[in-house]
Amino acid sequence: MFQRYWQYGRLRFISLMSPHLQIWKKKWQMKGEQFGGGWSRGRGKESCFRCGGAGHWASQCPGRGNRECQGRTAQGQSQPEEPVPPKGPECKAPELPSAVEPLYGLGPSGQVAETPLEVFETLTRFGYHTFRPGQEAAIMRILSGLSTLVVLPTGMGKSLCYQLPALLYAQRSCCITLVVSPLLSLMDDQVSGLPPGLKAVCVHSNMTRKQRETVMTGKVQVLLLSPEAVVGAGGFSCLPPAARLPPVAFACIDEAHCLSQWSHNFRPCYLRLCKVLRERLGVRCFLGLTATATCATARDVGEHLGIPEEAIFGTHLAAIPPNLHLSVSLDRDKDQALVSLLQGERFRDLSSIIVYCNRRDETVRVAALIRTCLQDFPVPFAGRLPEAVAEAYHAGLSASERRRVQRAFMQGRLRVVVATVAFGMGLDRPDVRAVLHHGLPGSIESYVQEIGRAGRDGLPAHCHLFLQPQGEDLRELRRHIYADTVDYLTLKKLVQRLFPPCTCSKQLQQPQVMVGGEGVQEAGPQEESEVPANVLRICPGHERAFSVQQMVETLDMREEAIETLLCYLELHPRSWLKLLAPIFAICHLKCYGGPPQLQALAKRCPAVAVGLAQQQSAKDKGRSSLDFNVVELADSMGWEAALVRRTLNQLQWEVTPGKGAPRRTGVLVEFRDLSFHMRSPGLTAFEQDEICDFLHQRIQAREKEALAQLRATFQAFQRVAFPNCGPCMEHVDEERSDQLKALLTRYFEEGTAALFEDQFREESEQNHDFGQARLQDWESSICSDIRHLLSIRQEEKFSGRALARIFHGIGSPCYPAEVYGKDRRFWRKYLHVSFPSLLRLATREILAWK
Ligand SMILES: Nc1ncnc2c1ncn2[C@@H]1O[C@H](COP(=O)(O)OP(=O)(O)OP(=O)(O)O)[C@@H](O)[C@H]1O
Repeated sequence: MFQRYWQYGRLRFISLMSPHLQIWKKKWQMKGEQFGGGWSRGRGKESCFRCGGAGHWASQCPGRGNRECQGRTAQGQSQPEEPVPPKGPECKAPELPSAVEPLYGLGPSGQVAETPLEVFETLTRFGYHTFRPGQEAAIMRILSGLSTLVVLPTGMGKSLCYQLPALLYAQRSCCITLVVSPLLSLMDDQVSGLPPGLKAVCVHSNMTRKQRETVMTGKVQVLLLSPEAVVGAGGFSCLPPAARLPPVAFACIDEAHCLSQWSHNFRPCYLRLCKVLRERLGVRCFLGLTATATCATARDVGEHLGIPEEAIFGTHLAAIPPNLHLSVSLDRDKDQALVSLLQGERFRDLSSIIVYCNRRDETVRVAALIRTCLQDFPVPFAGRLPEAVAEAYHAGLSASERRRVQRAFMQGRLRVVVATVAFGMGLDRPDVRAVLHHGLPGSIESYVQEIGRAGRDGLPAHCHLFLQPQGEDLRELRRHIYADTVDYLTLKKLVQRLFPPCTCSKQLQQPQVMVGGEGVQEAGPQEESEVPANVLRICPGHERAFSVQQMVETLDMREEAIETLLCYLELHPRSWLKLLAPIFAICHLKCYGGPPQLQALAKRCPAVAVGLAQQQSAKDKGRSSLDFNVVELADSMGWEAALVRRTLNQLQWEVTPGKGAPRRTGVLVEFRDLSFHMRSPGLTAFEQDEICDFLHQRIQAREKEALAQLRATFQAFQRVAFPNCGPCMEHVDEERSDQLKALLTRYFEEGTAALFEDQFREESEQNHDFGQARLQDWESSICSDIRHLLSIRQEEKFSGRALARIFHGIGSPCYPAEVYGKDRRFWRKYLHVSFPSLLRLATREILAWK
């Protein structure tokens, strides 16, 4: 396909070449060095297609390692070629800033030095007399250039672990410390809470370029960034180029558990964070900070940071503070139980309460319920009655509404916030007196983090969790797990787009397969059966861009879910692709001078010529505008997309020597359509299947693990639960509270498997779909509803998964909750039937329907 495009484009292009073009070629030969590549090289008949030199063919070009050369190997080469040596083209990495040497050397056996006096002096300068547990060891490791992970409970002084080394490094040489933080509010807190002598700025994507440049001009020791700003997600990289930054002493990753646990489909940029920091900024030393990590999570994060287990410091949040009193009850009517509990002696007089719910609409309903039932029992705060009893808070509210609710709660004007998990991260109110869970939390980590928002002042605080005895909560939470799983067919569609076969294969004698220009891989036994032993795949990778919107619609997957899969492929040992910064890939070129202007442009600008040539409708001589994918076009020409974009942009201006400022040419060039941007090789169908299998297995494993963990969480709470909330209304049972605390502690130390394995295995064998109805009882009704839905929505091409999602009330980009949720005949109707069963039935019915 590409070959055909290229040949067609090339023919058209040659036919459009004119004397002007010859002049243009000469000019570009001169500019070649400045712009890097393009047509700057001589292309005599016997010259190398890549470097223009004589005496060798492109395949033996000594400059094959050069980036500009790579695109040309891709396709459409009309020159005859010799077999290619097995060594692949190497990407010339951008120059990294020089590394910052550690402040202190290591001892002969690699041990960290004794803490020197200047460290203690700096501690005193910061206003502290002694180190808290874990601080000194972590600080000394960072000052010795060793990556470290610190796991300490909230409020134990993790920030000092980056603040003190940042200051000492900056005092010795001109360098900077990067702090990556997940929330803007957390960054602001960090900046305002810095000790004397340390200056920091935040750089985030909400800032204009000018603001970013302004803050960068001030001399600072610490730069705070969001992970998206580092990785360049959403098309806006805020990270200044390495050349414009001072060398990085070390990178601190706050809330480092995000690297492991939350990254899947939540913030995929966390998956790539360390890689980007290493590759783009040459970071060698990492400091991870977290308050929420089991031993297993800590080990996993450690792997991302490249640190051994012995470099993990602190306690693993094993201890739930003694001032928290915990209880759990099994209640059929959770609403009634909640109201009774709030009216009981234990909670009646508490002035600041957070109630966590699993669904947004539930927060609104429960807030209304509390308002109605508790309006006659106002509780004063600081001698004043609160203005409001209860308000809802969730991510679906406007930012100003969320701010209003949070501020009212912080100032004591609101007694109860009924919220989803969106509330609380970075919440800085020490006197929250109670945290209630109106349903099973998503994980034990979430539970511990959420109850940890109560009683930070050390005074007694109460936490209660309502469970539904039949595991109805499990259904709700399982929905979130199924929301992000993907069919094999969808994966195949994705993989086919990412790695379309290309023409870069060469017949050679070596039994090696090289993919993506990332290195040479020995062909495995499977590959040998499919790819002849003497075939060398010499595809250096093609630059590609896929519209985010289009991908989301075609695959019916959220953008984050697609991005996560792309990250998996990049991080695979075989580096299947290399992600590049997102790009606006569709070029809209409009000539206000009409068709003659466009034709004239085509004669002097090869990108426009090829763009015209590649479009059938270009035959239409009357056109004055052109839309094309600039990355695709650049790849077909063997150019870098950045160069083509620059060339196109320049068409808008003309500079006449001696005539002052540049003038507009009447050409408008706009770039639209935010796109995933990457370099990926062309692969055979067999290799594509291999990738599909890898992704599918990974997704399946994740789904299985998430389901097992959910089930284990339910069982853990069930074990310490009272049969109803009655015994928890007047006072807390300290024995059960301690039992639950011990359970949580064991979980953080030993992980899910060690804690629940035997009982879990036994019970799951007996009752696989706990909390779900038997399929047989509902099968005929489900089938009839599926057929009904298919008949009234004949225009839709439903997949089995899409139908199962509708019956479980899971929205997706093509079947959004806002539209499908309105039809109560189907939406969430079979939440009580297991998702895999619904999926099977729906697929069967769709096939029968067709
Ligand atoms: N060595 C120390 N001696 C005394 N106080 C300290 C010491 N280190 C930190 N602190 C104080 O402990 C408090 C909490 O510190 P910090 O905010 O760094 O905690 P944290 O662990 O980062 O908490 P969070 O998880 O909420 O971000 C601060 O008021 C800080 O001044």
